[in-house]
Amino acid sequence: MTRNELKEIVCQANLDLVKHGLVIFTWGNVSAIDRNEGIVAIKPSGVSYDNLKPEDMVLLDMEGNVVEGKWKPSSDTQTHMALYRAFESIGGVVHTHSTYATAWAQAGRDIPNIGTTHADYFSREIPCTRDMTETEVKGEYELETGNVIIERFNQINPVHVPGVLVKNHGPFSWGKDAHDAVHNAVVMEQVAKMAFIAYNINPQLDMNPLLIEKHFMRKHGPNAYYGQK
Ligand SMILES: O=C(CO)[C@@H](O)[C@@H](O)COP(=O)(O)O
Repeated sequence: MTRNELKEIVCQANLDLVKHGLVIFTWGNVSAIDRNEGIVAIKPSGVSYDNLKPEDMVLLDMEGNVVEGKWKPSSDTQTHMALYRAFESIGGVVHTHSTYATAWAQAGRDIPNIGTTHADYFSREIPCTRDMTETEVKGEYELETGNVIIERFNQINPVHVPGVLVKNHGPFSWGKDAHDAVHNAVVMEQVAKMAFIAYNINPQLDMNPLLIEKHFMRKHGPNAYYGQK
Protein backbone atom coordinates (compact mmCIF):
# COMPACT_ATOMS: atom_id res chain seq x y z
CA MET A 1 0.00 0.00 0.00
CA THR A 2 1.31 3.49 -0.84
CA ARG A 3 1.31 6.29 1.72
CA ASN A 4 -1.31 8.12 -0.35
CA GLU A 5 -3.57 5.05 -0.36
CA LEU A 6 -3.25 4.80 3.43
CA LYS A 7 -4.18 8.49 3.80
CA GLU A 8 -7.20 8.07 1.52
CA ILE A 9 -8.46 5.07 3.52
CA VAL A 10 -8.07 6.89 6.85
CA CYS A 11 -9.66 10.10 5.58
CA GLN A 12 -12.70 8.18 4.29
CA ALA A 13 -12.98 6.24 7.57
CA ASN A 14 -13.05 9.53 9.51
CA LEU A 15 -15.77 10.87 7.20
CA ASP A 16 -17.70 7.63 7.76
CA LEU A 17 -17.92 8.48 11.48
CA VAL A 18 -19.97 11.54 10.47
CA LYS A 19 -22.09 9.49 8.03
CA HIS A 20 -22.95 7.03 10.81
CA GLY A 21 -23.79 9.79 13.32
CA LEU A 22 -21.00 8.82 15.71
CA VAL A 23 -19.29 12.23 15.91
CA ILE A 24 -20.06 15.93 15.98
CA PHE A 25 -17.59 18.84 15.76
CA THR A 26 -14.14 17.22 16.19
CA TRP A 27 -15.16 14.54 18.71
CA GLY A 28 -13.41 11.52 17.32
CA ASN A 29 -10.62 10.10 15.24
CA VAL A 30 -9.67 7.10 13.12
CA SER A 31 -6.23 5.74 12.33
CA ALA A 32 -4.89 2.82 10.32
CA ILE A 33 -1.54 1.09 10.21
CA ASP A 34 0.59 -0.26 7.39
CA ARG A 35 2.56 -2.87 9.33
CA ASN A 36 4.85 -3.66 6.38
CA GLU A 37 6.05 -0.06 6.34
CA GLY A 38 5.68 0.61 10.09
CA ILE A 39 3.55 3.68 9.32
CA VAL A 40 0.32 4.88 10.94
CA ALA A 41 -2.03 7.48 9.40
CA ILE A 42 -4.32 9.42 11.75
CA LYS A 43 -6.70 12.37 11.67
CA PRO A 44 -5.21 15.74 12.61
CA SER A 45 -6.19 17.13 16.02
CA GLY A 46 -9.05 19.59 16.25
CA VAL A 47 -9.63 19.75 12.50
CA SER A 48 -13.26 19.69 11.36
CA TYR A 49 -14.60 16.83 9.25
CA ASP A 50 -15.93 19.46 6.83
CA ASN A 51 -13.60 19.45 3.82
CA LEU A 52 -11.27 16.90 5.45
CA LYS A 53 -8.89 15.70 2.73
CA PRO A 54 -6.47 12.74 2.47
CA GLU A 55 -3.54 15.20 2.46
CA ASP A 56 -4.68 16.41 5.91
CA MET A 57 -3.90 12.99 7.44
CA VAL A 58 -0.74 12.79 9.54
CA LEU A 59 1.74 9.95 9.08
CA LEU A 60 3.61 8.60 12.11
CA ASP A 61 6.28 6.04 12.83
CA MET A 62 5.66 3.27 15.39
CA GLU A 63 6.70 5.53 18.28
CA GLY A 64 4.17 8.15 17.21
CA ASN A 65 6.69 10.59 15.73
CA VAL A 66 5.36 12.59 12.77
CA VAL A 67 7.04 11.54 9.54
CA GLU A 68 4.73 13.38 7.13
CA GLY A 69 1.95 15.97 7.30
CA LYS A 70 1.33 19.64 7.90
CA TRP A 71 -0.90 19.25 10.98
CA LYS A 72 -0.46 18.08 14.58
CA PRO A 73 -1.82 14.52 14.89
CA SER A 74 -4.88 13.67 17.02
CA SER A 75 -4.39 14.26 20.74
CA ASP A 76 -5.29 10.55 21.14
CA THR A 77 -2.36 9.42 19.02
CA GLN A 78 -0.43 7.75 21.84
CA THR A 79 -3.52 5.73 22.81
CA HIS A 80 -3.82 4.47 19.23
CA MET A 81 -0.08 3.68 19.13
CA ALA A 82 -0.22 1.71 22.39
CA LEU A 83 -3.06 -0.39 20.95
CA TYR A 84 -1.17 -1.09 17.70
CA ARG A 85 1.90 -2.17 19.67
CA ALA A 86 -0.05 -4.42 22.07
CA PHE A 87 -2.65 -5.90 19.71
CA GLU A 88 -0.57 -7.12 16.80
CA SER A 89 -3.46 -8.32 14.64
CA ILE A 90 -5.35 -5.02 14.47
CA GLY A 91 -5.10 -2.66 11.49
CA GLY A 92 -7.38 0.23 12.46
CA VAL A 93 -8.46 2.10 15.60
CA VAL A 94 -11.45 4.38 16.21
CA HIS A 95 -12.28 6.72 19.08
CA THR A 96 -15.58 8.57 19.34
CA HIS A 97 -17.85 10.15 21.90
CA SER A 98 -20.97 8.48 20.52
CA THR A 99 -23.80 9.11 22.96
CA TYR A 100 -24.84 5.73 24.36
CA ALA A 101 -21.42 4.10 24.45
CA THR A 102 -20.04 7.21 26.16
CA ALA A 103 -22.90 7.17 28.66
CA TRP A 104 -21.93 3.60 29.69
CA ALA A 105 -18.28 4.71 29.89
CA GLN A 106 -19.21 7.70 32.03
CA ALA A 107 -21.26 5.42 34.26
CA GLY A 108 -18.22 3.13 34.56
CA ARG A 109 -20.18 0.04 33.56
CA ASP A 110 -19.37 -2.83 31.20
CA ILE A 111 -22.04 -3.27 28.53
CA PRO A 112 -23.43 -6.73 29.30
CA ASN A 113 -23.96 -9.21 26.51
CA ILE A 114 -27.74 -9.50 26.53
CA GLY A 115 -28.62 -9.82 22.86
CA THR A 116 -27.69 -11.74 19.75
CA THR A 117 -26.67 -8.52 17.96
CA HIS A 118 -24.04 -7.92 20.63
CA ALA A 119 -22.98 -11.59 20.55
CA ASP A 120 -22.58 -11.51 16.76
CA TYR A 121 -19.59 -9.19 17.25
CA PHE A 122 -18.43 -9.48 20.88
CA SER A 123 -17.93 -12.82 22.63
CA ARG A 124 -18.67 -11.29 26.04
CA GLU A 125 -19.45 -7.95 27.71
CA ILE A 126 -17.80 -4.81 26.34
CA PRO A 127 -15.41 -4.02 29.19
CA CYS A 128 -14.95 -0.70 30.90
CA THR A 129 -11.51 0.30 32.19
CA ARG A 130 -10.64 1.17 35.79
CA ASP A 131 -10.19 4.67 37.18
CA MET A 132 -6.89 6.19 36.13
CA THR A 133 -4.51 7.13 38.93
CA GLU A 134 -3.36 10.69 39.59
CA THR A 135 0.11 9.76 38.33
CA GLU A 136 -1.36 8.38 35.10
CA VAL A 137 -3.51 11.43 34.51
CA LYS A 138 -0.71 13.90 35.29
CA GLY A 139 1.89 11.91 33.35
CA GLU A 140 1.72 10.68 29.78
CA TYR A 141 -2.08 10.69 29.92
CA GLU A 142 -2.89 9.47 26.41
CA LEU A 143 -0.26 6.72 26.55
CA GLU A 144 -1.56 5.68 29.98
CA THR A 145 -5.08 5.60 28.55
CA GLY A 146 -3.78 2.98 26.13
CA ASN A 147 -2.08 1.15 28.97
CA VAL A 148 -5.25 0.89 31.08
CA ILE A 149 -7.05 -0.53 28.03
CA ILE A 150 -4.28 -3.10 27.53
CA GLU A 151 -4.38 -3.95 31.25
CA ARG A 152 -8.14 -4.55 31.00
CA PHE A 153 -7.49 -6.94 28.10
CA ASN A 154 -5.03 -9.02 30.10
CA GLN A 155 -7.43 -12.01 30.00
CA ILE A 156 -9.47 -10.92 26.96
CA ASN A 157 -8.76 -11.65 23.29
CA PRO A 158 -8.99 -8.29 21.45
CA VAL A 159 -10.07 -10.09 18.28
CA HIS A 160 -13.09 -11.54 20.10
CA VAL A 161 -13.83 -8.23 21.84
CA PRO A 162 -13.03 -5.46 19.35
CA GLY A 163 -13.79 -2.51 21.60
CA VAL A 164 -13.62 -1.03 25.07
CA LEU A 165 -15.10 1.75 27.16
CA VAL A 166 -12.57 4.05 28.79
CA LYS A 167 -14.06 5.09 32.12
CA ASN A 168 -15.37 8.67 32.21
CA HIS A 169 -14.16 9.11 28.64
CA GLY A 170 -15.66 7.08 25.81
CA PRO A 171 -15.39 4.14 23.46
CA PHE A 172 -12.39 2.91 21.49
CA SER A 173 -12.84 0.18 18.89
CA TRP A 174 -10.53 -1.59 16.51
CA GLY A 175 -10.58 -4.05 13.65
CA LYS A 176 -8.54 -5.66 10.91
CA ASP A 177 -8.51 -2.30 9.09
CA ALA A 178 -9.94 1.21 9.47
CA HIS A 179 -13.24 0.28 7.81
CA ASP A 180 -13.69 -2.70 10.14
CA ALA A 181 -12.85 -0.55 13.19
CA VAL A 182 -15.54 1.98 12.14
CA HIS A 183 -18.01 -0.89 11.65
CA ASN A 184 -17.29 -2.06 15.20
CA ALA A 185 -17.71 1.50 16.52
CA VAL A 186 -21.18 1.61 14.93
CA VAL A 187 -22.04 -1.76 16.46
CA MET A 188 -20.84 -0.63 19.90
CA GLU A 189 -23.05 2.45 19.79
CA GLN A 190 -26.09 0.41 18.73
CA VAL A 191 -25.64 -2.31 21.35
CA ALA A 192 -25.01 0.35 24.00
CA LYS A 193 -28.31 1.98 23.04
CA MET A 194 -30.22 -1.31 22.94
CA ALA A 195 -28.81 -2.42 26.30
CA PHE A 196 -29.75 0.91 27.88
CA ILE A 197 -33.33 0.61 26.63
CA ALA A 198 -33.61 -3.08 27.51
CA TYR A 199 -32.48 -2.44 31.10
CA ASN A 200 -35.08 0.28 31.42
CA ILE A 201 -37.76 -2.18 30.32
CA ASN A 202 -36.46 -4.97 32.58
CA PRO A 203 -33.58 -4.39 35.03
CA GLN A 204 -33.38 -8.17 35.75
CA LEU A 205 -31.79 -9.23 32.48
CA ASP A 206 -29.64 -12.11 31.44
CA MET A 207 -28.86 -14.20 28.38
CA ASN A 208 -28.17 -17.90 28.04
CA PRO A 209 -24.35 -18.22 27.60
CA LEU A 210 -24.99 -20.91 24.98
CA LEU A 211 -26.84 -18.36 22.85
CA ILE A 212 -23.95 -15.92 23.18
CA GLU A 213 -21.47 -18.58 22.09
CA LYS A 214 -23.71 -19.75 19.24
CA HIS A 215 -24.05 -16.30 17.75
CA PHE A 216 -20.39 -15.40 18.14
CA MET A 217 -19.12 -18.72 16.74
CA ARG A 218 -21.48 -18.84 13.76
CA LYS A 219 -19.77 -15.65 12.52
CA HIS A 220 -16.25 -16.07 13.92
CA GLY A 221 -15.66 -19.73 14.78
CA PRO A 222 -13.74 -22.34 12.74
CA ASN A 223 -17.06 -23.56 11.31
CA ALA A 224 -18.56 -20.11 10.77
CA TYR A 225 -21.51 -20.26 8.42
CA TYR A 226 -23.12 -16.80 8.60
CA GLY A 227 -23.31 -14.94 5.28
CA GLN A 228 -22.04 -16.00 1.85
CA LYS A 229 -18.94 -18.02 1.00
O1 LIG B 1 -11.42 12.63 23.91
C1 LIG B 1 -11.36 13.69 23.34
C2 LIG B 1 -11.93 14.85 24.01
O2 LIG B 1 -12.49 14.51 25.27
C3 LIG B 1 -10.76 13.71 21.96
O3 LIG B 1 -10.70 12.40 21.54
C4 LIG B 1 -11.56 14.39 20.89
O4 LIG B 1 -11.80 15.69 21.19
C5 LIG B 1 -10.80 14.32 19.56
O5 LIG B 1 -9.50 14.88 19.71
P1 LIG B 1 -8.60 15.19 18.46
O6 LIG B 1 -9.28 16.26 17.65
O7 LIG B 1 -8.48 13.91 17.67
O8 LIG B 1 -7.27 15.65 19.03
